[in-house]
Amino acid sequence: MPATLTEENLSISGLRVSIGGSAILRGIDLSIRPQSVFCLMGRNGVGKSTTLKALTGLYPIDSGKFELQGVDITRLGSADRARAGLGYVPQGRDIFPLLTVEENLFIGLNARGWKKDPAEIDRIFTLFPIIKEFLHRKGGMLSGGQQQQLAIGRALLTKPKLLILDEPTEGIQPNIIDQIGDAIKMLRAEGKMSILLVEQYLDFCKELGDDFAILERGAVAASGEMAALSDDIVREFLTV
Ligand SMILES: Nc1ncnc2c1ncn2[C@@H]1O[C@H](COP(=O)(O)OP(=O)(O)OP(=O)(O)O)[C@@H](O)[C@H]1O
Repeated sequence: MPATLTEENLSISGLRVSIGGSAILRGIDLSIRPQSVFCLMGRNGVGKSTTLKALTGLYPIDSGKFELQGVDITRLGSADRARAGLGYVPQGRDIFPLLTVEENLFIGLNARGWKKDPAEIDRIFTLFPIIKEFLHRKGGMLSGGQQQQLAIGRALLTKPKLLILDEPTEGIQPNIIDQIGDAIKMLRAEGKMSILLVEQYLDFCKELGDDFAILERGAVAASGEMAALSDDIVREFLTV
């Protein structure tokens, strides 16, 4: 299907998801601008990860529509959504502990029969030098932060139009959080993709995000440009 001209990288409209008969997402609308970093925020259990899993095709939806750069991807399976341009780094990162860093890095490409692009691989080594340095170590030997970098590198190799990160800073030491933040800034500056960041670390969102939406009980409670994220909104919807 040809892409239509659109001002959006991603649009989610009217997303409803139920799990075990309970309504978890109750009609979510989100719009992500091209070449932007969008932060999806909210307290524990409000539906952030469920939104990402519905978007990537891992959870079935009751209703709603996903458009990636004007192309309707709602009816595609997970693998075809990845092919269409969704690069997903799940919470917990899903690194295979007994495979080497190199095997982990290329597993997605190999499984899909996609070619390796040497320029892209070099770019990932530049973004995250630790991947190159530890290429022949087992994935399970890396620290949590290093695994996060590897998982982001793996997603980038698929050249996504939208890179989706679920809590990349969770349980990670500050210096690696800084490196991941720098990588996100560099990716945005390159202008090839937008980034959808689910994150509870407020300062990280404020520093990197162009726009935000806050979920509360499966619905969007507040949204706008990051500059408009006021202390009142933070107190009402984010402070625990
Ligand atoms: N597979 C599942 N089975 C049962 N309940 C689920 C499942 N996935 C999500 N839920 C429920 O849906 C709600 C939203 O969960 P979700 O993981 O999307 O929240 P979240 O905002 O990402 O929070 P967290 O920051 O804790 O990950 C929660 O009440 C959760 O218990």
